[in-house]
Amino acid sequence: MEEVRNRLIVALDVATMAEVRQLVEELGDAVSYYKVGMQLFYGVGMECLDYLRQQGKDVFLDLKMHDIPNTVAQGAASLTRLGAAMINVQASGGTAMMRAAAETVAETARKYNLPRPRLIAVTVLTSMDENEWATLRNAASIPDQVVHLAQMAKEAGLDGVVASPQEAKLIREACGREFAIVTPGVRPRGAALNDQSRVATPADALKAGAHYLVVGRPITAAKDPRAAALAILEEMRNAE
Ligand SMILES: O=c1ccn([C@@H]2O[C@H](COP(=O)(O)O)[C@@H](O)[C@H]2O)c(=O)[nH]1
Repeated sequence: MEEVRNRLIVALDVATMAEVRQLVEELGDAVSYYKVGMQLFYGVGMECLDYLRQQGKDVFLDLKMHDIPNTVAQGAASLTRLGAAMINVQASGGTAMMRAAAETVAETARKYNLPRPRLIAVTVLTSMDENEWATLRNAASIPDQVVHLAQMAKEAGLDGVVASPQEAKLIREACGREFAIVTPGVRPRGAALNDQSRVATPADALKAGAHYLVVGRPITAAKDPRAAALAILEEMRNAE
């Protein structure tokens, strides 16, 4: 299993490069992996990826693609060329879409002699609780749907899924040890939930089988982001 430091992904949900630079400098060598999402990528584009690469950091480019198979596959090909370590699609786009993306990512990496990014699928957003889930009129429960989408993603050739730590154990049982489970919805004991619903502590997420923990505001909005990250890393180490 990878070193704990490489399993904490800090979500850079900020709007400007000035904020990125400040956080990355403050966090220093404590953090080696960052998540770049819609706010930052749509706002500043490649500048954030170039900067993080210069700093020697890995990047999860979290754009959650969702469209017809050809469109997502071509989007995934373009993202593969950007050099992120991990990219993602929405599992609810279906098996054909996920398979097309997986094939195109592998082909593009081969063609341009690039490392193949991990391709993972978002299952059910961690902000969703049972009440909101009911409004979508899905017949399955949240855990059943998450496991079903994870099995579809595995069958389509993806490397893993994004899910709540609350479903990590079920996914691990259904999809095996090699299938990556990336969990947002991580909150140290006593931290504000913000808009998250299906949450767990860093220790509980790891014990349930999460491979990577995605943590944003508990670190980035902390008075001392480095101290907050170090406390989470310590909790992760003790949970192993
Ligand atoms: O189901 C999902 C999928 C993605 N996310 C993303 O993770 C981070 C979590 O940030 P916090 O500040 O720790 O809540 C954020 O960038 C989301 O876009 C998620 O939370 N849930």
